[in-house]
Amino acid sequence: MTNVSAPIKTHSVDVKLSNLLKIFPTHDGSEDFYAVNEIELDIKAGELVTLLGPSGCGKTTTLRMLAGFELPTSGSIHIGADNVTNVPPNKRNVAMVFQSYALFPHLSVFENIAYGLKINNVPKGEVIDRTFKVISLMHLEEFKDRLPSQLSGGQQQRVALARAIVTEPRVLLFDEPLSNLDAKLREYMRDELRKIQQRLGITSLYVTHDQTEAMAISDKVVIMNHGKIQQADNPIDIYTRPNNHFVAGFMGKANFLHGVVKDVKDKKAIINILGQTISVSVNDKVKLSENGPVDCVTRPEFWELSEEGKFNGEITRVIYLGNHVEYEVALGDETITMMDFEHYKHGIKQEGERIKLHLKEECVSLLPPRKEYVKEGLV
Ligand SMILES: Nc1ncnc2c1ncn2[C@@H]1O[C@H](COP(=O)(O)OP(=O)(O)OP(=O)(O)O)[C@@H](O)[C@H]1O
Repeated sequence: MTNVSAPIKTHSVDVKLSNLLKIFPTHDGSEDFYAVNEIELDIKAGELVTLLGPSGCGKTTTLRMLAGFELPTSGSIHIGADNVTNVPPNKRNVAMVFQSYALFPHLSVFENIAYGLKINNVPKGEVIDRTFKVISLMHLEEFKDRLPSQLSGGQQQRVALARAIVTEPRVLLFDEPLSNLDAKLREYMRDELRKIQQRLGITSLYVTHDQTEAMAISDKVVIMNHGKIQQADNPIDIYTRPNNHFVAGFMGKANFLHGVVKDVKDKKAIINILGQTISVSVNDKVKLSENGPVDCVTRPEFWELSEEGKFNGEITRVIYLGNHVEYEVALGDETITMMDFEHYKHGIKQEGERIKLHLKEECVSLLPPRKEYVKEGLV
């Protein structure tokens, strides 16, 4: 008899990418293209790590190297204690979930899920047992006899995930798995996927374009640009303590305001911005010198409309977004974007209105001024 209550076996292993480089030759042979440029990445056993960055930054190439579909130019890949750098994909014991689902159209849900076990010559009784366990885990019982064409996009993606899990892989790889789903289903599937991943404790690497998705599901977010890792941190630190302007600007909206350091004492810096003085916590991302320049990262939600606010501005644009209103505000020579979540209390402001703003100074983070960064080639 099928025992669907016994747990699905999982392996929890660390993954280590060391000095990983991938150079593609260009079509005209003129210059080599560094798609992934000497990256270092540790994924701890059971963690879900997301690669996030603009199109062409090297996310998929990194994922494909871990899967074994692409050989690195140099560097190494370890899964657990095994150096798998030159091991073929089918010997790595990793499974991948694709954006396109990649289900066999002529096989039923059950057969699709069982397929990977059958081709690995798993005994018939065990194939049935393991397939039913995963069908139960993924709540696919009522669909087990249907063809993929008789399922919605979300249901097909659940089958694709079931098919990956059933092989009991050491690592799960996700290549933008939710991109074909509409916004609501995408959110639902994102939460389901994270729950299953945590429940099974499978070490996972996940590629996405979507900042919110990355924050919602990840233990660690890795921001890439031009083949290099810009920052690898937990979602809170990525958002609140960005390493550079690129990370700050990629992870949500950021207003960069030029400031001058007036004083540094007890981990607090007094900074002049926009003709006013603010007090900000010092971080290790920037060396501060008295009267030296610094950039202040202020997120739109750090600004509040307040009669007691010390910043005077004029509204130059109003965008109503339901649960909040986004305003563009001219503050002297600078323009910032701010969000107002309390418009239902005090009404919506109009373009041209003069306002006073309060800045939540304790939230502001500091970066070296952008020019130095550009010179150092960091952005
Ligand atoms: N086989 C290949 N030959 C030549 N160049 C390639 C090859 N595969 C990828 N590239 C290039 O390497 C760079 C990184 O590609 P990759 O697919 O890793 O980016 P990505 O961050 O996943 O982008 P996207 O979000 O658009 O999928 C791109 O500029 C791409 O054109």
